[in-house]
Amino acid sequence: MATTTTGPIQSPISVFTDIGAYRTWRAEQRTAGIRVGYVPTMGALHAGHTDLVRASLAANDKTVVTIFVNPAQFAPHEDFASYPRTLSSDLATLESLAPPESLAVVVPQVRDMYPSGITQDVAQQKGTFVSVDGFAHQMEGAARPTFFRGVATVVTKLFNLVQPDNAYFGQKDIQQALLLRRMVGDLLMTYPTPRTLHIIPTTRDTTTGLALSSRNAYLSEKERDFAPTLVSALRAGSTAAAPLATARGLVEERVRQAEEQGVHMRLDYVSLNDPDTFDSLTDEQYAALRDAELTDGPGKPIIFSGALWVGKTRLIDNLILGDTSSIIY
Ligand SMILES: Nc1ncnc2c1ncn2[C@@H]1O[C@H](COP(=O)(O)OP(=O)(O)OP(=O)(O)O)[C@@H](O)[C@H]1O
Ligand SMILES: CC(C)(CO)[C@@H](O)C(=O)[O-]
Ligand code: BAL
Repeated sequence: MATTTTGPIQSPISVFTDIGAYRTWRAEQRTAGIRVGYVPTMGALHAGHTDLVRASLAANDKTVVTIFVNPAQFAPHEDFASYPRTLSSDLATLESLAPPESLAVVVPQVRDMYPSGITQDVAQQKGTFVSVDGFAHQMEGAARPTFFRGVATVVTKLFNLVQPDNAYFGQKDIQQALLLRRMVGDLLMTYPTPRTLHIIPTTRDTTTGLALSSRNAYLSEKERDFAPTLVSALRAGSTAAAPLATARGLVEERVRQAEEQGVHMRLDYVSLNDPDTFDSLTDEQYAALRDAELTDGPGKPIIFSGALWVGKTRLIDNLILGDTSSIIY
């Protein structure tokens, strides 16, 4: 078996910074009939990531984790430069999960991922990019207009490189995961397919319900007290007749309380969306849908999501209202 460690990285896990060496390893796994699961990440690993890795370890012979902070998905004003980069502790985290031979880590270089070069100014970009038209402008796409183009592009490249039998994404980034499921279907990909691209429920702080996120590291101690506002509002809204009005009302109240403590919060959005089209629903449309279920039986699940600024940190979260089995698998 090829175990390749290049540069100063020290780990009992095979760490590939060279994509040619990874391709050789992957071909060997295929020849040996070894099933490979895949968890794409931007590093700064937390228990949300390790739950994805555990899901992959449980269903595959080996699990590949990529760590790549993708410049193309950050707008020029976003936090690409300051995004946490913690490779040594990420490797230690992975080493604690499973025997090293069941894991491989790929840390691609920007020049290999973007051979034509990359700038965060979309108008100046050269090379091949992937757009999932019609599904990238709602919800997160409204606030981050070039985000999903950057994600779809890098994940296409990563899938082509890693060639996973199964791939694992988190519900926390629900639009991302559903958009990628659509993309692999549209592009007739084999590794993975829409059935083998799995979405795993959001891992939360057990006390506050806050969704774990690498960006939580940006929060000050005081901001941490208010960070669970979004999930609390979504939870309250999820059982109310008018989810949007209920959630917005609760957030407004917490925004006022936070201001008194010197913490500036701002609601970006809360939204109800169809999981197939990402079309938004009003509270009235949602109520009509639920009324129809009384006679017609269960309808499709609805995504109840939001984004909240806590100081300079933008946090996102979502709940799926209704039967989740068509989404979470
Ligand atoms: N709390 C979580 N529960 C389940 N999956 C998660 C969680 N947080 C992140 N993920 C998933 O891990 C994968 C890698 O995400 P990423 O490395 O961007 O971490 P992140 O915590 O989402 O970072 P960020 O703070 O930038 O959003 C994605 O599929 C993402 O949805
Ligand atoms: C999927 C992903 C690794 C692409 O860079 C990133 O958007 C993430 O970590 O969610
Ligand atoms: N977790 C999604 C990656 C991003 O927000 O850039």
